[in-house]
Amino acid sequence: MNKITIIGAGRVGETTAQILAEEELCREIALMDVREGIPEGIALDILQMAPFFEFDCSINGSSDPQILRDSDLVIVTAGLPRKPGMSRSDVLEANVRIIDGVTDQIMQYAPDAMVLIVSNPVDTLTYRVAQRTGWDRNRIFGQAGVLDAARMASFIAQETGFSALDITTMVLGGHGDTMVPVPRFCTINGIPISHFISEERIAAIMERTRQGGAEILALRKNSSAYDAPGAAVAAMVDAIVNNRRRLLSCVALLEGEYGESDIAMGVPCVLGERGMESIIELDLNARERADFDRSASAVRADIERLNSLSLS
Ligand SMILES: NC(=O)C1=CN([C@@H]2O[C@H](COP(=O)(O)OP(=O)(O)OC[C@H]3O[C@@H](n4cnc5c(N)ncnc54)[C@H](O)[C@@H]3O)[C@@H](O)[C@H]2O)C=CC1
Ligand SMILES: O=C([O-])CC(=O)C(=O)O
Repeated sequence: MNKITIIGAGRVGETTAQILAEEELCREIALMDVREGIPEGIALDILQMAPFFEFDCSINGSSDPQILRDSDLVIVTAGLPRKPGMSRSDVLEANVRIIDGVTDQIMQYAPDAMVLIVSNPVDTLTYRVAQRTGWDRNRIFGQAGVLDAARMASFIAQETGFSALDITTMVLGGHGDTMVPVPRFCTINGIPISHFISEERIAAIMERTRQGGAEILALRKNSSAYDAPGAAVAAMVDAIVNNRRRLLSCVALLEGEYGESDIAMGVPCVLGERGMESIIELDLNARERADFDRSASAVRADIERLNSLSLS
């Protein structure tokens, strides 16, 4: 991939840019932010890491949306993070206004790009970008489940003492309190986690996963998480850039899959050079299905709130 632009040079945007550079996932990284000077400063700072990490891609920053030109992929991290005590949905109204403006800039300057949404509430904003652009759904997707699955994997690693490298996890649904960790699809080197962890402890890990973002927010106080989120975004970029066709939980626009349409939420997807290439439909059992439906209802409530706002 030649050029990736990150819109929103805040904490998540900066961390993502750093990892993309360190891993040399493209030849050109651009950072865009409304705060003048900040994207330029961050770009310079990261560039000066090059001798240590041995990368030679270019990194530039600007407040001018023209920096979007020729982007193959645009990552959207612009918008307010929630504060302690808030849900991600509480920043919907503020962030949809930001995302609408950003979407228009992408359509104007990078009409052929793929778009990866990170800003919260990520399911509803991914839906909004898909609606506003009208682009094919393979080009518009969001990050949630990769991070939530990594959180769950790290909790399982702590619980069992096994390496996180051997742990595979799956988290579906909306990126909120109703997200759906699916222990039936969680294994340690192919062995179901129920072989190692009691039902009661699995339930506790599922709940800690659902509250994973809030736990960090409560501890960091002035900031929500950004280190693991940046790494999660970079893992998705790596899958696309290297056409790995990885099976990852991504926020995707549903067109009948899982019995849902006119909604975006976390489902297992194939991620490759064409972006969100396909959705894998799993046979959920009754309990998983009920949890998935409950999560869909929560996302739908946000979409309804979005539709009731007077937006241009
Ligand atoms: N999907 C996920 O898993 C995660 C999502 N997030 C979300 O990502 C977003 C960013 O979080 P942070 O980086 O911590 O926030 P931050 O406040 O550090 O950064 C946000 C940046 O967006 C910029 N911005 C605002 N309006 C803009 C516009 N119109 N154009 C360009 N830039 C604009 C701000 O100036 C700021 O630099 C939040 O909505 C947060 O909730 C954060 C972590 C994980
Ligand atoms: O908790 C938040 O608001 C940020 C986020 O989405 C996460 O870290 O999962």
